Amino acid sequence: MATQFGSCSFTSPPSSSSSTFLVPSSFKNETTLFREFPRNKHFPSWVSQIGSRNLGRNHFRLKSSNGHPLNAVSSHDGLAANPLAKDFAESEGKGELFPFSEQANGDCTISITVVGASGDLAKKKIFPALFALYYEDFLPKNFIVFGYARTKMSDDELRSMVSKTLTCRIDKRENCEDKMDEFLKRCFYHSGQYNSEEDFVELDNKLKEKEAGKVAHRLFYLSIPPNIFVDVVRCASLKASSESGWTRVIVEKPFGRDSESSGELTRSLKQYLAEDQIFRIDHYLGKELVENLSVLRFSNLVFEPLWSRNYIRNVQLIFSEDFGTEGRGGYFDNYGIIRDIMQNHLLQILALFAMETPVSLDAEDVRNEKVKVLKSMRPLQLEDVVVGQYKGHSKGSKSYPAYTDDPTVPNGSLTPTFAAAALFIDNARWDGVPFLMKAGKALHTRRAEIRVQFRHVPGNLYKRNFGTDLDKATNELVLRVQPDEAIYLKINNKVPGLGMRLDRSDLNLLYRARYPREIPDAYERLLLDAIEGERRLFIRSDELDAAWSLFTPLLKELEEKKIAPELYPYGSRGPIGAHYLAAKHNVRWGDLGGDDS
Ligand SMILES: NC(=O)C1=CN([C@@H]2O[C@H](COP(=O)(O)OP(=O)(O)OC[C@H]3O[C@@H](n4cnc5c(N)ncnc54)[C@H](OP(=O)(O)O)[C@@H]3O)[C@@H](O)[C@H]2O)C=CC1
Ligand SMILES: O=C1O[C@H](COP(=O)(O)O)[C@@H](O)[C@H](O)[C@H]1O
Repeated sequence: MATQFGSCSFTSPPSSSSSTFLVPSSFKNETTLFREFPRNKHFPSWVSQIGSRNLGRNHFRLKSSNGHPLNAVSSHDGLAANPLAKDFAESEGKGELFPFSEQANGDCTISITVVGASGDLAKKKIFPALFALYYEDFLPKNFIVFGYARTKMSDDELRSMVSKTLTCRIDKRENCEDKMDEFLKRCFYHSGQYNSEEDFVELDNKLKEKEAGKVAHRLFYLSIPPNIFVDVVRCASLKASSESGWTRVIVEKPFGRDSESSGELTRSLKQYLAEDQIFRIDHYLGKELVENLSVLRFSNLVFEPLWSRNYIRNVQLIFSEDFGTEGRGGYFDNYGIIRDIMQNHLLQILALFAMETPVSLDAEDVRNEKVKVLKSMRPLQLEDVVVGQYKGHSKGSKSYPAYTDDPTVPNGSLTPTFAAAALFIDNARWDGVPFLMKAGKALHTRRAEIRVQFRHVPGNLYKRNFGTDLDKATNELVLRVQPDEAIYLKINNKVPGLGMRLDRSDLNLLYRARYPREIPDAYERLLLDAIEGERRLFIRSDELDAAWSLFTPLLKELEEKKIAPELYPYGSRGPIGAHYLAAKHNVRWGDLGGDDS
């Protein structure tokens, strides 16, 4: 644990004078504040020396989760957007990142402001994730957490609200209660309007008081409805950005409803922020199995040679929830399942799955490859999509509501709560391979998985033993993202004994058996990365544009033509149309009808 600290050191300004000089009125462009490690170069020797000495909590952590130095800052938009930053990096940085004495002494602080602190996501995910990081000693020595929302609350009331959702989930230790108390003492609250600069001046004053003159980095988490993102960014940028350290903003989805609104949102945010200050979160990228996808692929010789149209018949990305939109119908009706899950979570997984090997694990190298894949994809056609909506259903004495029974959903709403789609990547690696996506609410199970179905074995010596249905004998690799994380490969195997009987077995890496510790929540990883300035798991604006370009024409057509969704009973396996869609592409959904459905 000893080297887990010190984001401060890698993410701080070289000197206060340079930061003042570079950024006059809005959030400070981070790129102005750092010297950057050259990509793919060796670190100065002191870096590894200090790392190997395990210096302790006031010193910095030397490697981020991708094995790179922390805060190897992007030059993607930041430098381009700010010529002063570029000059500085060229003249001063000489490509290296240096620690600064005040940080090495731990004399800096991180202030995390959760905007929308009274809301569902803040309570359910953000505060618990922050506490988990604290509990696991991943936060720097000096940090504070501010809640900000319109609801009137005292610090104690916020603490009481937050305490209800904190758990010592990992490796419960005896001092759990003490740790919670210590964490809660660092939580404060400020009530204000989202569009009031005066209220953000007050927040700034409170932050300064707690920061007590230290070099202060500020992270704002926008856990609010998207229509107020820009107001908050404007007020925070003008009135509450850090004067001595970096300022970053985590933006929750949805990032717009289509290409136009997403572009507009990005343009508005960029009036106040540089691209490298914006951390667009897609929490699926923080999930353990999604993070492991690249490890599996790029660090095992056995997979990469198979990873193409030559051996893979189809890829399936499946998301299902066994509950409806209860409580979120108002939000959901304006978006629907395609925008809520497919355009972001499933498409991000697809891009990671299908990208070429990046030059390095640097955030920009990885995101460059993802963008290339997204740009190689065919925009979705209506005939390659099936939409559904759940209807009410009774089972025994229990009855389940229809989507439109939700009082916040307009009568007769055509918003899909289920969709299946066939996507194609028109490049050399994936030409002709269907990537099937399926996402739905109120289905029979909660599950997220990636299924890779391989081609048939040519001239299979054992084909007589499989019977007529060769599809049943196809190898299938499954990455079960949740629940009960696992990676398993379906193989054909001889049943022991005399004679030659074959069956299907799983080579199974079941996480709970192999790694008997709780897996961190996605928000923990992503919050830590944002604090450390690691952008690899956040969405860059050009990725976002490419993702919207794929879905926008389809969404427009669905809405303009008022396509009625196929109704499916709450708790069922979804509309029949999804099977026809798969069959059209010679695919059988791996999660249905088989041995692990
Ligand atoms: N909840 C979830 O599971 C997930 C949420 N998200 C996204 O995270 C963000 C926050 O989600 P969630 O916490 O559920 O949202 P909430 O609807 O709970 O809103 C958060 C807070 O914002 C304020 N607020 C709500 N509506 C308005 C409004 N119309 N105008 C001004 N302020 C408003 C309220 O605080 P107050 O009244 O005190 O100011 C509320 O407590 C959203 O962008 C959502 O899409 C993403 C993934 C999952
Ligand atoms: O982003 C969203 O994700 C959740 C599902 O997240 P999970 O981590 O619980 O799988 C989904 O319920 C919600 O509709 C969507 O906005």
